[in-house]
Amino acid sequence: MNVSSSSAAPTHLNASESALKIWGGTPLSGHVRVSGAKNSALVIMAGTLLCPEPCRLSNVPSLVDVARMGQMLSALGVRVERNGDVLDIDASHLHSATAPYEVVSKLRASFFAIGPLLARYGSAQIPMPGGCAIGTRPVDLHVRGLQQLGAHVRIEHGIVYASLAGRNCRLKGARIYLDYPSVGATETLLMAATLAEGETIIENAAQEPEVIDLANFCRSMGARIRGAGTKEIAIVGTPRLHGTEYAIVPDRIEAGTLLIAGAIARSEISLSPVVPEHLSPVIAKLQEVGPQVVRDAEDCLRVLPAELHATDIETLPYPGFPTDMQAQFTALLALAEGDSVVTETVFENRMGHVAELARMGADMRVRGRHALIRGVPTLTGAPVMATDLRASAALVLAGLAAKDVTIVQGLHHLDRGYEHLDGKLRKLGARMERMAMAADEVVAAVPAS
Ligand SMILES: CC(=O)N[C@H]1[C@@H](OP(=O)(O)OP(=O)(O)OC[C@H]2O[C@@H](n3ccc(=O)[nH]c3=O)[C@H](O)[C@@H]2O)O[C@H](CO)[C@@H](O)[C@@H]1O
Ligand SMILES: C=C(OP(=O)(O)O)C(=O)O
Repeated sequence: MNVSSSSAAPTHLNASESALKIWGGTPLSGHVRVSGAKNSALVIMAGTLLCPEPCRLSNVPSLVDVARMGQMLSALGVRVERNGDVLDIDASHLHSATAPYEVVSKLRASFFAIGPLLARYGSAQIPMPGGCAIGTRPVDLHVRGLQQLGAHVRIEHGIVYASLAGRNCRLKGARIYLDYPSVGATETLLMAATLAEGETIIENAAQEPEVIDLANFCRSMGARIRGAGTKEIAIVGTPRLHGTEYAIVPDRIEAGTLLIAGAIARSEISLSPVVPEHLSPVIAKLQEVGPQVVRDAEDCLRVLPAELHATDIETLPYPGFPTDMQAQFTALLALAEGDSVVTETVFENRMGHVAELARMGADMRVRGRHALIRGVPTLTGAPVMATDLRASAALVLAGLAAKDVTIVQGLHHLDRGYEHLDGKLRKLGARMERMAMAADEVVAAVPAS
């Protein structure tokens, strides 16, 4: 059994830097590089558990979440080594199929290890990832799907125990209909099915680009998968997969966040690499609000400055408008002339940024699943608290446009999922710096430039 410590931790993060001070109103310009997709990297890291040979992943973003996933793999006995944006992962030997609670409780994606662990080793014990700031996020669809593939699954004392009937048993292919096109459940079942006996069909599957990326990664290890990116995915199981080298797709959510940075700062900026098709719903809505998005090259987008006008958005599974862009878009609509309605249908509690944006002078309130917004001409800087990952990005975006100083607290959310967002925005001309804040300073008003 082989264990080695993970060196996947991001290098730019400093635990003492707990708040971001932003001097708003500075125009942005120039070009910015988009990192690899967090949600692809995390699930593909889990996917390496399927493989008894070393895998090399490139374009892996440097994020707290990626470091945590590395810690979880290390705790199972996997060797994880980071060199720049490359992760070398060797899951040839495991000494445990039990994921540690300390990591799983902080990282939703670590639960996705259940499928590959079960398929390759015949058992997995993973703590329930639990609820979080954006909703209850149960795992019933993962569990039911694994049961349909022949696994015994029970939940006891907050731990999901999954196992196969006999020592040399494999999962058995099945036709699985998902009540909801859950991204995580689709990914769990897709991974599990790659090593099952026979064919698995996942109906009403999630169509997100990260599901396609995972399927491409599995295919590069020899898996037989058709239909990823459509509502029906077919997987023909194989007894063994082989090692591979794979590059993570660009992060469409980071790219969308940067497009909104340009739009909210009424500036022209360009970004690459991106897969423009992955951003279709975001670009369509942005253009409806005003700023036009030009394709400079196959993988490069430029956003042009424009007046902002109200619009309505509703989050939906892909190819609908992504819930992971809702908070950032809400920040933009705070400054769009007229009345907008933002409807969140994917998660039941993803409006934490609304009250914080209101502190900055936004005229918006939450009514059930909706944020009702009346655009204001200006926001004013204020101390604000991030409630979750995308809320933190929304507050940084609002700070770019606000008069005077905004102090965004709760940066651990931001660092979970954005590779050095503040550094990238600074490179575009934004004025912001990290500052240490003692507990008793949190939410103290500091509105002076
Ligand atoms: C690490 C990762 O990839 N995270 C993404 C993934 O999360 P995640 O995979 O958790 O999101 P899901 O698509 O599974 O969740 C969507 C909805 O389905 C519900 N649900 C899900 C599973 C289940 O077993 N039962 C159930 O009821 C959830 O509570 C939620 O209301 O997709 C979300 C939707 O695009 C994104 O916002 C997250 O950024
Ligand atoms: C909700 C998100 O991530 P996670 O599923 O890891 O919580 C997100 O990326 O916006």
